Amino acid sequence: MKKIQATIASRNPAKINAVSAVLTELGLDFELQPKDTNSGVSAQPYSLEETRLGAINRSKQALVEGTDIAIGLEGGVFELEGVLYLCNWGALFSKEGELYTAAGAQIPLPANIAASLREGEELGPVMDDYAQESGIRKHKGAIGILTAGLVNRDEMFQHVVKLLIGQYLLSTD
Ligand SMILES: O=P(O)(O)OP(=O)(O)OP(=O)(O)OC[C@H]1O[C@@H](n2cnc3c(O)ncnc32)[C@H](O)[C@@H]1O
Ligand SMILES: [Mg+2]
Repeated sequence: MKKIQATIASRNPAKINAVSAVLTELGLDFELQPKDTNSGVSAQPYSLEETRLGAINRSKQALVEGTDIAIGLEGGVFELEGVLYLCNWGALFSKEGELYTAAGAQIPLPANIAASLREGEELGPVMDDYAQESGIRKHKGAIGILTAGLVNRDEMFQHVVKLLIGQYLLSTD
């Protein structure tokens, strides 16, 4: 089988590692290139719609000459019955012009973190402050902190990537 040329629309290691781990686990022969993209939405997406759109915009931009599949992953938050939830979306855009989308884990944010976000702060720095660590968004993520390390951000994104690649492989069967 021909080597799959994949791009991931971010330089965040949590996202790069997630795609790399899934393609490796599937035993696929691949080359993965990180690509800087503009999500086209706010730095802190504030609804399911905006988070999903960020993932889609990233995947479309990451599909360059020679790419077979381009993956965009986006983290965001949304309000549900007075609770602010973390959400995660992914999109895969193929060279055939097909778009696949999928969502990942959603988990409520503690009230004090939610309050900072409602004031316009971004989750990344707010989480670092909360946990007294730095660069949380690049590894364990908010979800790692909020689950006592049971589910880290790259692992959570692996699930999203599987949902995307699974749909793609089904369509190319
Ligand atoms: O470099 P990029 O790919 O943009 O990676 P990012 O960490 O900024 O991730 P997103 O843009 O997808 O996430 C949107 C915002 O939410 C923050 N964020 C999302 N999920 C997070 C998580 O699990 N832990 C910490 N911050 C998170 C992130 O820092 C951004 O401010
Ligand atoms: Mg970002």
